[in-house]
Amino acid sequence: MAAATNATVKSDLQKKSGVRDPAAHLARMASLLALERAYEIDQTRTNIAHLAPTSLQKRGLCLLSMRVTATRTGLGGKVLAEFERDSSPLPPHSMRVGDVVGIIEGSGKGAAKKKGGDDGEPASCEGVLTKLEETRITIAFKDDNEGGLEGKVFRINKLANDISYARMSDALSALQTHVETNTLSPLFQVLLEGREPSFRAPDDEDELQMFNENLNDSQKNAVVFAQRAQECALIHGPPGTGKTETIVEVIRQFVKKGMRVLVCGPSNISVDNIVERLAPSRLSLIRIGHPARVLPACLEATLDVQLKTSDAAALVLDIRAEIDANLKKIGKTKSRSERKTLWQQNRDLRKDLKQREKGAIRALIDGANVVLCTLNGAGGKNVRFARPFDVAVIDEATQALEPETWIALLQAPKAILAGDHKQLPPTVKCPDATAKGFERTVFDNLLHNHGEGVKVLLDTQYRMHDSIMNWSSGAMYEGLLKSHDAVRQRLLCDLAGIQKTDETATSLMLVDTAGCDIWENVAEDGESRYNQGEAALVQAYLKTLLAAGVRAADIAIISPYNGQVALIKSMVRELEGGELVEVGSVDGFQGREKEAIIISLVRSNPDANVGFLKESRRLNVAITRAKRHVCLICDSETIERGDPFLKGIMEWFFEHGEVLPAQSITS
Ligand SMILES: Nc1ncnc2c1ncn2[C@@H]1O[C@H](COP(=O)(O)OP(=O)(O)OP(=O)(O)O)[C@@H](O)[C@H]1O
Repeated sequence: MAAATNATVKSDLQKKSGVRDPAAHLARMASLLALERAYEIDQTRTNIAHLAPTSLQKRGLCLLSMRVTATRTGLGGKVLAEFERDSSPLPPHSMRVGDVVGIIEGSGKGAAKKKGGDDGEPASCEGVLTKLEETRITIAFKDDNEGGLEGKVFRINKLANDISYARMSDALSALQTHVETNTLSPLFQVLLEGREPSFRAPDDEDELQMFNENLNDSQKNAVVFAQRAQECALIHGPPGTGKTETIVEVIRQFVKKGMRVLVCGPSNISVDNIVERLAPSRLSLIRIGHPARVLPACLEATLDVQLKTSDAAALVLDIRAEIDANLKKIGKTKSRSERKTLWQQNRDLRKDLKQREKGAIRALIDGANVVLCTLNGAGGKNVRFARPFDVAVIDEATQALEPETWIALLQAPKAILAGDHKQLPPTVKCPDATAKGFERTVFDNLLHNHGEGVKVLLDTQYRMHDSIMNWSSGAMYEGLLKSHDAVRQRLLCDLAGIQKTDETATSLMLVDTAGCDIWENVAEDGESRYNQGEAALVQAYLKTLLAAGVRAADIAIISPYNGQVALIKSMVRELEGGELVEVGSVDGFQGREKEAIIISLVRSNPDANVGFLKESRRLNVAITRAKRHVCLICDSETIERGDPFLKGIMEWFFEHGEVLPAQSITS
């Protein structure tokens, strides 16, 4: 009877909050995750299995004829191998530090088409790329490769990363089990079952003494809100409103209360941003993550570095030296049996090394008040089996996939999520999964299900000129934002060394190509677009800014279309000093800022077809990257007719900015 009553209450709650049946919701998430995974495997497999290694190399996914020139032992007993090819610079490639790679013995040149990879011959060995130099790359392997690597020739393939999918999938399974056994924590009852989030009543304790006295009222309010939340709270931080600054204070206040905090973000850079700002506070903190993926400035805080300097370090140093000495001997000896014995010795030594390091790692992680890692990193053994956490703080939560966020949320009974759902959502590669809503985040769901009461807004921005901010505030944030006095009226011409010109004395500039016969084109890949005429205007406008004294490093050019980014990159490189001007996609520029931003919108056609420019969050990100100046280069006729939101942008620029007809610009 009691169970029936509980069930009725639950279903009422679910109806009220619009939450679906949690089991069905999790099953749906699992199927979307599988779709995304299948899509990525398919892309990798298509690349790896259907292309000859030379074509793969041309696409930057493979490096051929790489010879191992040295091996040594790194932390965790990992084998670090250096690969070079005749000391000549590596060909252009898309591999980055932190990528998972597979090595396959043989040069690969002229190898059979299907050799190597997912459904061809398996990679000899998988590792993580830890260092990238002009002529050399270093890869970390878990164990010795039987027979050794030195002197042999390999090709190196970039691989899809399985671990992140496995961890998301594990998190979903763990939650399904909690649903089935009726053991969801109050936090997950809020997140999945529609239970209303609760907040402690304000009391004297909430008159918190802030560590950072410079926080503005909305930031202080957010800190107090986070302390009062019993299960969860959202901190909504529009562009430049000091989200990271606020999170740092939230964490310090939790620690002051004796709480143990897990801090996560979807990317390494989002975690390192917090590590950098938290480090001066001298909290006992530890950053978990492969040192290859961590910002150099944050290395001191990493587990690996702390492990080197801890008491346990001395215990493992001699074992490491012994392993390295054996490796040298293996390289020199001609006797097969001696080599075999040495390999066996090294295997035993590595086991011992791992065991000792395990104890030291546990002591370091359990001793820290604040543990920081990516959301995915929170699924590793080091976090899952650590001393329990009291709260999880997640930055950039609006850039994280739902199952990815669950990984970290499973580690604590309370969660604070910060982000801005009015900027771009997480990247989903599979179009089908996107269409089915895989971009929706935990932050979105909480807001949708529980309304504004679960959220606090940071309302003062420290980045943009007022007229840039006012467009964004009105179009995206219900007019609730304001500018801090220090930035409100800042123009380019107020910077030292910059002349006052029509361009530098305005914060908004529209270069209008309407009626100029400047049309868009479809790029070779059949998907992306470019606009040659706009690219020429970008170049001309850039020259004008540089001539007025604006530093190249203070300017960025962004476009929603990769085809246009590539075209502009090649044109800008030709300009003197142009290499210091950053050129990138809007999506790649989220989270960044520059004094001046030039945006090329590309679309210009008689049908007023504006494609994915309609996504208001993309234009919001583009325009709010600028501190003092935004120059929008576009065809106002196409843009205005294409979509009401875009029409609003045009109207704003016409009303509040300067307008320069494209004809008046000469390159
Ligand atoms: N209370 C404050 N007083 C003065 N400056 C501040 C304050 N809060 C934040 N700032 C400054 O504003 C800038 C943006 O802050 P922060 O990086 O924390 O913002 P964010 O919201 O995380 O940024 P993003 O829009 O990139 O997500 C920084 O230069 C920071 O020092």
